[in-house]
Amino acid sequence: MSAKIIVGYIFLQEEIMGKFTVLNHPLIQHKLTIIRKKTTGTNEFRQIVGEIGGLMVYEMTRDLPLKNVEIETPIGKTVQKELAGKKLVVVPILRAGLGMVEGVLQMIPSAKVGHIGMYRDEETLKPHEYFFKMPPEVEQRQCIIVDPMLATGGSANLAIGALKKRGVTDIKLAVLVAAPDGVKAVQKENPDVDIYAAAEDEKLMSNGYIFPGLGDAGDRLFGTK
Ligand SMILES: O=P(O)(O)OC[C@H]1O[C@H](OP(=O)(O)OP(=O)(O)O)[C@H](O)[C@@H]1O
Ligand SMILES: O=c1cc[nH]c(=O)[nH]1
Ligand SMILES: [Mg+2]
Repeated sequence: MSAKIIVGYIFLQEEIMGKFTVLNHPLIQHKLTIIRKKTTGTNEFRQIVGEIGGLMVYEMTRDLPLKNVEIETPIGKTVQKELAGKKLVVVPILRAGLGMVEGVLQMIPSAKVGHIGMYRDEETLKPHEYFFKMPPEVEQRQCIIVDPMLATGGSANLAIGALKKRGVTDIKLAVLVAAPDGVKAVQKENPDVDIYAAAEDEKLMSNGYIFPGLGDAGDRLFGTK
């Protein structure tokens, strides 16, 4: 294969696979280490999951389009920037995704919130949808799905599919900890969805937990175990 064909092939692969970005800002990494510790209690865990959610969305929205607007300050008229383009919807996958919402809304207070309820069967690891509620005209908005854990990728793919069925075309996924299997599964089934993570961990264990991970995110957030 000539170099040109190889480069073309890699480019094509990247396009087909979708984009995966690890947001390794030092503040994000530091906070993630705190919530990984088994000694971190519910209160601190919940607060920091929200904080990381906010920092991640701050990084993810760097490329939001701006437009010029004429305004008047107390001193006089001026042309300044404001956000243009699609409005955002934050979509937590219940339960654990709820932990990231507050932090995201601190960055984007005008964002709407849609909810998708999903749980993983502990035996089969297959996800089951039990709730779906979106704001009106969701298909005209950009949806940012938030969930702390991307393990097999089953829940994320089901959530993305549920949004696409309702006509949503602009979707991003933000997770705290991603397993390589989950990243691959979403890239394969939904190559148009960009994935952002605070970390990509070593592996997915046979019981469905991510190693080293942070344990069961939902249970740690809500104190249910
Ligand atoms: O990538 P997957 O293999 O689908 O696993 C990831 C899912 O598992 C967890 O939810 P869980 O089913 O524990 O529900 P919970 O948030 O109510 O605890 C997590 O919050 C994800 O939604
Ligand atoms: O490690 C994992 C995997 C899935 N869900 C969690 O909460 N933790
Ligand atoms: Mg759980």
